[in-house]
Amino acid sequence: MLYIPLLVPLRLMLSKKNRRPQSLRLFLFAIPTAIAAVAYFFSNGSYPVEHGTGDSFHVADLPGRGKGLIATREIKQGELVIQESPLFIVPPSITESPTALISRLLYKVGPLERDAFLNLSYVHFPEGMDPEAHPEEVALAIFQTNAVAAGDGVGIFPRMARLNHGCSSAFNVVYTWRQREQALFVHALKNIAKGEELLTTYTDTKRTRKDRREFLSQRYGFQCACAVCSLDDAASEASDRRLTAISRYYGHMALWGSNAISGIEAVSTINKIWKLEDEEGYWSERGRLAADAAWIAVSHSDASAARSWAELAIEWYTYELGADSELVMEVRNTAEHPEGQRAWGTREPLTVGAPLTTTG
Ligand SMILES: C[S@@+](CC[C@H](N)C(=O)[O-])C[C@H]1O[C@@H](n2cnc3c(N)ncnc32)[C@H](O)[C@@H]1O
Repeated sequence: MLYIPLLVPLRLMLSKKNRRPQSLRLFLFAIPTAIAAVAYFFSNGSYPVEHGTGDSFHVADLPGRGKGLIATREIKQGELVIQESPLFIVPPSITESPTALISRLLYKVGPLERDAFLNLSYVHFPEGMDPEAHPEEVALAIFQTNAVAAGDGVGIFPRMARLNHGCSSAFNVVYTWRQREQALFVHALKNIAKGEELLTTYTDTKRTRKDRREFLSQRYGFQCACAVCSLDDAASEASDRRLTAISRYYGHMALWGSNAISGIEAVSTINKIWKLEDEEGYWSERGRLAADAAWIAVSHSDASAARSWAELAIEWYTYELGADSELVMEVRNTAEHPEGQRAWGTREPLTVGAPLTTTG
């Protein structure tokens, strides 16, 4: 907690573009070209749009949160909001110091991209260290604050890096790395109204407000005040109870893998999770959940349940990952040919049960 007052002012100070250490710019790149400057001007100070996406939001300054993305029109559930190639990806194992690596990778990108990186916010800059005198440390802090998983490595995506965090029912977009396209895709998990902030989640938020806040303040340097964290105490405790139960049910459902519970119990547990998530408004990971149920049904030779769970998985994977994602194709195959799956009949025949919901 002592951490926060030190970090927040530092972050707010450094997220202002004109407060960026000048030596960082000079150190990391040759003077940006006039073309890049003109392009930057016309891109309204934000990173350029790729693949026709990006018309649905703009980058805004938000009190207490630095920058964030605000919807400029209604965004429909499942809509592709951002498709973005990485500025660079850091592989899982490296042979040089992280600061040297980040600086080297930054040399390789164009001036506009470098500028986009250097304008990102950061936290956890060593206390007492002068950013002007340590540009490599600033670059590393930017990387640590903004990098996300991209395949085996960790990548920087300056456009999606402006997404702020929300917990549980508060986040409305999800991102995923697609190996085939070598790009990050951000889809709307829910309908988003014009003027609403686009929020993703930085962590598994199926835990209590206290735990979430501790993690977010330590890792990202902010005290979460999203719609869920701002609930009054009674509502927050009810949310905590639901999230804890969801988490516990996930653990229980996993016992099916070691034969410790029956397929009927596993699918019934999935239905319980689904119901609790409806009450909580937590909609993420439902494609995976329904696909797991379809897998259990296939294993117990229950073709009818396998089809209905696979249909549900198609629907929710489509929202989160896109209709053309590999996982949608996989579960479509399950829906069409449950008997043709390699897990078919690997457990005793059982009627495991269909989804109790069919709605999105
Ligand atoms: C990946 S950046 C997100 C974009 C950032 N707001 C910016 O100005 O570029 C992560 C940082 O944003 C801020 N942030 C994200 N979500 C927040 C929230 N819900 N409340 C306050 N600050 C938040 C924190 O400072 C965090 O370290």
